[in-house]
Amino acid sequence: MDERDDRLVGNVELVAAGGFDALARVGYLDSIVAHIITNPRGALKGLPFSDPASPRSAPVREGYATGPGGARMQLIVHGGAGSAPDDPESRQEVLDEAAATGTGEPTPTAAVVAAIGVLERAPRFNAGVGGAIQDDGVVRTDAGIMTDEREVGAACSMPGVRDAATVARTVMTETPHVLVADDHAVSLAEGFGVETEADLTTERTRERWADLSPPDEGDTDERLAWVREQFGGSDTVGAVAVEDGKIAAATSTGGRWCALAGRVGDVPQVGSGFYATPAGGASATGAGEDIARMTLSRLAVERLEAGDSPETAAEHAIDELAVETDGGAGIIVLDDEGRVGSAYNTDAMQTSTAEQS
Ligand SMILES: NC(=O)C[C@H](N)C(=O)O
Repeated sequence: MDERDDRLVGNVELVAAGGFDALARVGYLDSIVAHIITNPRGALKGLPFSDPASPRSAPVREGYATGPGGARMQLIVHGGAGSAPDDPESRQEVLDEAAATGTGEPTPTAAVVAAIGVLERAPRFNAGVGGAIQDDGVVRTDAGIMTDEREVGAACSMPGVRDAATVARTVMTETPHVLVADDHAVSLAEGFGVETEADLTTERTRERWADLSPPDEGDTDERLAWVREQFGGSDTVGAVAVEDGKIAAATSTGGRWCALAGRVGDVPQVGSGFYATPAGGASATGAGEDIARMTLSRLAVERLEAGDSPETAAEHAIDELAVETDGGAGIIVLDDEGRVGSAYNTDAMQTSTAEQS
């Protein structure tokens, strides 16, 4: 830890030095505070993924978000809720870069796609390159995007497609649909010039896969028992942006490790992995089946519509999830005035915010 570290009661907040240096060079230093909150209690208990009994929210520091108004582009991004990473600083640098990249875009839609694009290219996150491998050894990507005008696009189960958020935006802007799946989504991506034959594995994921011994596909019972045992994982990415009251929210993922081939989680399901209305937007991460059962992102945005702050809305959504399911999850929320909130009931969730300078 260096002198920039900032200790909070019960939590540890880390500010990535490399990220700040890089951001200072491009003039974002004053507008960004990045943080990771770890959960010492969960860590001490050795909880593997979730502690549903105790939702926590990431504290918002002075100057962390932007003042009310939201006339300039403002973003919050997340890098997934789950166990505390062993390389938080380097992950934080990439999250900071993603948030800063988004602020240079002309619209909130372009901002969330650009921010997520940085994370889809970064091998350390479970989206695009570095995505989770399904039980047949293939990485398939999912993404969804929504704006305050109820424009929605999503694409799922796409092998070889790194830029899943771009494909989701293509579904939103170029088709009359809200969700396109599988080979058809890949063909659509190809038709719009998106690379579709990317190797989405990394050394890290190849090694992890090589250590596993999935049972023969012919034995369905045994295969499913293995999937239940192995299934899990974190590091999905998401972003919410606002400019002049216009909102976009998007999420992108490789899903979860060792899911059945073709499994699709919350991420491309509108209202679950992402949601936006004129009041604000949300992006979720974590146990996708539980997030989908709760339509978690819609739950949070509905609280904004009812007058809650983003922080309270995020906390409420995670509270509800903890009451109704035993899943671990996190959520980021941004309202139409540029106020941010986040909450999670896992050990950690890294986020970053940025405002156009
Ligand atoms: N790590 C994640 O956030 C996974 C994602 N929510 C899914 O279930 O596909």
